[in-house]
Amino acid sequence: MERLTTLYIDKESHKFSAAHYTIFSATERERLHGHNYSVSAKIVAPIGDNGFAADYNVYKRRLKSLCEALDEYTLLAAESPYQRIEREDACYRVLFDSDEMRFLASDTLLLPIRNATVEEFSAYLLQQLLALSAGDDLREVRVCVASGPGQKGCASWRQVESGA
Ligand SMILES: Nc1nc2c(c(=O)[nH]1)N=C([C@H](O)[C@H](O)COP(=O)(O)OP(=O)(O)OP(=O)(O)O)CN2
Repeated sequence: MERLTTLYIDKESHKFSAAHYTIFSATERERLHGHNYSVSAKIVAPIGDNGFAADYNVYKRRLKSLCEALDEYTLLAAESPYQRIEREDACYRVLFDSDEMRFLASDTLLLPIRNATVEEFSAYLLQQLLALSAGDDLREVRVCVASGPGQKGCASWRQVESGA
């Protein structure tokens, strides 16, 4: 019978600092502010004959690179139903309710998410990690993003059972 193991990757160095605002409705949003986000992961994989599963160092490096890609940016939800984002010279012009905001494009990332929340950041990072891990023999992956101690969102993927 196949044996599975669960690896947890919860490193202090897996973090990014970013500015964002959560959108609550068509008319309500937070003011722009920042967090030091922490990223952790759970990986379920088969244990081989020599007592070794997926090399966690591989996933540590991938998570680190994903964190670095978001670090020190303003993160905007490009797929929010409540805001419109246009490129205007060196800036992004964002229209939300009666607000008109401009962000320097080189300091800003437009992410394919519906809100700049921990639930959407974790889903985005999960997709990115799965793309980097294509071909790996994994059964489950969960990525969590915490905006501070005691508050986080997690997104999970599970391999579809075959041949039922
Ligand atoms: N479901 C979600 N709810 C909220 C999110 C989120 O990502 N998903 N995010 C926020 C805020 O952006 C963020 O948490 C700021 O909240 P705030 O309470 O002002 O400050 P802290 O995070 O620092 O929390 P403390 O408990 O005050 O330390 C809100 N909701």
